[in-house]
Amino acid sequence: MLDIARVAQDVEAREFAGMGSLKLVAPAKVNLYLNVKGVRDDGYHEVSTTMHALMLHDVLRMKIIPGTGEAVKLTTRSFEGLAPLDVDPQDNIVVKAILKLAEAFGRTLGEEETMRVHLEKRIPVQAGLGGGSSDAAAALLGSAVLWGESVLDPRIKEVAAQLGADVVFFLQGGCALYDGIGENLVRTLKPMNDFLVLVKPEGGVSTAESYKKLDEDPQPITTKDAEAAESAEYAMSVPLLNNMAKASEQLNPGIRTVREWLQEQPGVCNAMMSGSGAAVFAVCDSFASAAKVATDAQAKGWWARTTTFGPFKATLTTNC
Ligand SMILES: C[C@@](CO)(OP(=O)(O)O)[C@H](O)COP(=O)(O)OP(=O)(O)OC[C@H]1O[C@@H](n2ccc(N)nc2=O)[C@H](O)[C@@H]1O
Ligand SMILES: Nc1ncnc2c1ncn2[C@@H]1O[C@H](COP(=O)(O)OP(=O)(O)O)[C@@H](O)[C@H]1O
Repeated sequence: MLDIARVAQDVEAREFAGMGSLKLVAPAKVNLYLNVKGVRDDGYHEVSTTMHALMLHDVLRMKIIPGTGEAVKLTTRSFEGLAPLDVDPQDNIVVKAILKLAEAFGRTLGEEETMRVHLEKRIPVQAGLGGGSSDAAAALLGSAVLWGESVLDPRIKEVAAQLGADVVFFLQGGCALYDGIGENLVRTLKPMNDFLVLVKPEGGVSTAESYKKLDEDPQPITTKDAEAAESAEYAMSVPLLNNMAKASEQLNPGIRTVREWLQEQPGVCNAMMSGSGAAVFAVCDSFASAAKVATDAQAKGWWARTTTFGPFKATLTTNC
């Protein structure tokens, strides 16, 4: 079975060999600080949040092929113990991103040209790690490059903000404080490079459901704590706070089990759920501690990975 998967993967990768193909990386994130406030008229919530990019990443391969009638032809493959992505191509945020940017740039896809994309998933879904949002940011950059546009074109950021609250962050990356619905950059912080472990219990959490649950029982963060988080200049000085944690733990009790287990493990400095969950991250004192915690978490049947914080963002790595 594994051999079959490897051969299939080679076939997909071979399709992108040679001139005119791009390889992009789409990093995951965690929220060091997430303060959800009131609801706006459009149903979105005002937030104040500090996000930090991680080394863990998805990979996108992109190229333009002669028109097949389809605007975008997307294939996906999941790696490292992740289930296949259960999202129809037309609902995949990568396809939505390309269609929206094509519209903004006045390009017609399908007849003369089709955007061919292969997405390799390593970031789990419904984890609060921003995988879909990061894939969308990478797809915007890749499309712009393939269409001969500048990656600094302001329409890219405008489209990013229309696709989802977190997409803009992945164009900036590193560590940064956002407000609005999460799309408005307040300022950047100096990133850290510590080791962490990501652990996800069985099942996920729908972001929309978690916001709804939080409305039933709001968990205000004190002004003092908010000020401490929002005035930090270094990622390492941001206090870990997330007022969605209770709502998400009610929706998926496995999150609490994972968090409490992580908090007891040797070498773990601090552990907290990321975003709306269901992944919990544990900042560790060394690579050895992080690796041991990840191995022990996997032995308990949870998805777990060791990774590092870093100055990463959605990035074009090679013209392959
Ligand atoms: C909670 C956070 C924290 O970073 O991340 P995740 O846990 O999803 O990674 C974000 O606010 C998620 O951002 P993102 O995942 O881009 O959300 P979107 O696709 O824009 O919205 C999904 C749904 O979440 C709700 N939503 C999202 C953002 C926001 N500020 N208020 C909301 O109420 C809305 O119900 C919306 O329909
Ligand atoms: N490229 C994609 N990768 C992951 N999820 C996607 C993608 N495109 C659409 N989705 C849908 O978007 C939802 C949210 O994306 P996800 O990566 O799970 O973000 P988060 O865990 O940060 O909330 C997924 O549950 C899935 O249904």
